[in-house]
Amino acid sequence: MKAAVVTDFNRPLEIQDRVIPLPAAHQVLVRMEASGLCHTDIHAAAGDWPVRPVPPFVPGHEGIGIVEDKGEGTGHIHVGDRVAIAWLAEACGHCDHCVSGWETLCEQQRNSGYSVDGCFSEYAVAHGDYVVRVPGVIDPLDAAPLTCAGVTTYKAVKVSGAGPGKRALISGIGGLGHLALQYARIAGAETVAVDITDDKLRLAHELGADHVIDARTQDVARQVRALGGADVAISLAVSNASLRAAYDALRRHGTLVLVALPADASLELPVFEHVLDGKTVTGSIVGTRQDLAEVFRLHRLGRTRVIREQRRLKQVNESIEDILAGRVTGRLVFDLR
Ligand SMILES: NC(=O)c1ccc[n+]([C@@H]2O[C@H](COP(=O)([O-])OP(=O)(O)OC[C@H]3O[C@@H](n4cnc5c(N)ncnc54)[C@H](O)[C@@H]3O)[C@@H](O)[C@H]2O)c1
Ligand SMILES: [Zn+2]
Ligand SMILES: [Zn+2]
Repeated sequence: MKAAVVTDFNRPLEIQDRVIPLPAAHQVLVRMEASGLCHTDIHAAAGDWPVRPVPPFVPGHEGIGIVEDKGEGTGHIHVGDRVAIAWLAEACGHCDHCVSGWETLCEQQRNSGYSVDGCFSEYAVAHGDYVVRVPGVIDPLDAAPLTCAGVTTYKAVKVSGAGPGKRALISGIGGLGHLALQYARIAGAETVAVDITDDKLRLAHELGADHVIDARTQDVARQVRALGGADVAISLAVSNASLRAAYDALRRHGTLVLVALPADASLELPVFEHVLDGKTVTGSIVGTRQDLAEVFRLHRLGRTRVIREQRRLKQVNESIEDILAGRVTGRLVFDLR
């Protein structure tokens, strides 16, 4: 099989021929159909986070494919099922986080395309308990972006408390942001979209954002405060400066949900203002298997639109360049069929 492999940080990925893996007990072998390119894969290939993956590794955690073989202990999955392989490759299943609906915080978790080989390949093995079934009517090229960009922002919107009567700032209308905007609207919030490229600002309008702000030319915090301030802000831009702007845009009692992970980012809190304004800053990491099932259900009902550009796996390096240069609108998805 062909796989795109990170052989060392900050080097182009190599397309290699690899042996198709055999599913061990509790594993399924998936013939990949589609795999989304998340900005996290770019961080992984650059090794720019405090916890680094160990090369050589195969990135990719928005993998959709068909189960072709399976090991023992996978009775609930059948050969021929279409499944999603997400960031949470597996968790321990018995710690307090796992048993209380917070498996995404399990300290024993392994992550697809980071600590275990991911989905930038024609086949992948995955833990049968952690793949999520994809409803048959969903196009695999749409299902891929939902598997990280979708579930992560769906969860972040839940965590934020966005709802009717609330004003939600979505900072960054990229792969994640274009879906966050839709989930915030589904939740009933008034939405403010922010980005720095014309295409993404246009997309925000098209997707029904109530207000659109160009961070290149406008003072985001001032503009949002002029509207009355944000009750919730969801930070999805790979930009350190955007974190400050999102925090400063909050109104009293507002909540900032940190999702994007720019390298070396930090946010210094002005304690006096933070206390007197009763603000909250929280983090949100992907979503559970149940959240992903809900995301697929919403999509099947026609409530969300996945904006995507499809390419071949051999275009992986130019694809990364294009994302970094802001030339991809929505999500870039590799068609692996
Ligand atoms: N917490 C999680 O669970 C989780 C999950 C997936 C991805 N992520 C992280 O989220 C981030 C975004 O991922 P993505 O795949 O959507 O990336 P992306 O590159 O598709 O989107 C980022 C967007 O931010 C915009 N942007 C850049 N600077 C900006 C600024 N100053 N103000 C407003 N917008 C700006 C870009 O134009 C782009 O549209 C990455 O750091 C990724 O690693 C986190
Ligand atoms: Zn991701
Ligand atoms: Zn656990």
